[in-house]
Amino acid sequence: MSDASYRDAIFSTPLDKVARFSFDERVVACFPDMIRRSVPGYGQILGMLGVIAERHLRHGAHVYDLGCSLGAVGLALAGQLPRDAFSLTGVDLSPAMVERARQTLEHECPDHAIEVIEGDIRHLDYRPSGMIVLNFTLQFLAPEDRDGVLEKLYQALEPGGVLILSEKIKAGDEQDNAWLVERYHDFKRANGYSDLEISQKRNALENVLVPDTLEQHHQRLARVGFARSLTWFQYLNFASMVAFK
Ligand SMILES: C[S@@+](CC[C@H](N)C(=O)[O-])C[C@H]1O[C@@H](n2cnc3c(N)ncnc32)[C@H](O)[C@@H]1O
Ligand SMILES: O=C(O)C(=O)C[C@]1(C(=O)O)C=C[C@@H](O)C=C1
Repeated sequence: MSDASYRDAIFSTPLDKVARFSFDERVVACFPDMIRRSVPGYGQILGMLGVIAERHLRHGAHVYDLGCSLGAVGLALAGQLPRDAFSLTGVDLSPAMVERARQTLEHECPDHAIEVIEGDIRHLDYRPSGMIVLNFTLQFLAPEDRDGVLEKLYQALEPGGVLILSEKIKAGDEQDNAWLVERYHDFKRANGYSDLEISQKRNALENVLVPDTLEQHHQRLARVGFARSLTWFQYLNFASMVAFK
């Protein structure tokens, strides 16, 4: 992303009371740095979206990027696919994210048909689409809301359409999960985060980001109608799945 982004230092000083994590202006200002240093494989996942779209997206079809933040999915697709290959709607609940995403996309890919709307993906009227991307977004919805959203997305997808679901996950086995979480914290340390930053962010995300297991995800995808889903990427406790209608 070409826009100015600050280094993430949000949790670097001791806080009396760690507030719940939210996608406010402070997070927006450092988000590209935060997500690249916090999500293992983030860049690789984005890089594959265009490859998957080239294989599965009908020419000219519509794409949704749900929980688009600063529009990274739209940027990645626009960087790999010609202007007339797709139109895209990015949706985000955070006004600060939406404002910055619009600026960035207008500046970076003015010729692509990409719009960004402020909205809640739980209550949107979806139009027929060839591809729907949830890149680290479903994890922020209350668990009881997840089936309902995915049902709507299944209905919105055209036959042959694909859903991409990237998530922070937990392992079903407690010991395996502990190992993944410990190595994830090592990953963060290697990317310059201190123990204080790691533990304060962990507290801020408690009950805000609630991970499911891969099994829970695939069961949910099957429950809402997807005939086939598979995990195409995993790096520590972060994974990306694809589901086919
Ligand atoms: C981790 S970020 C997504 C990162 C982004 N997809 C990317 O690839 O760079 C999660 C985003 O989901 C948004 N979000 C959370 N709940 C939402 C909801 N119910 N409706 C729309 N957006 C939501 C947040 O505002 C945040 O920007
Ligand atoms: O930092 C963490 O612990 C994370 O889980 C990373 C994570 C995410 O997975 O969405 C959490 C919040 C920010 O949106 C960026 C990345």
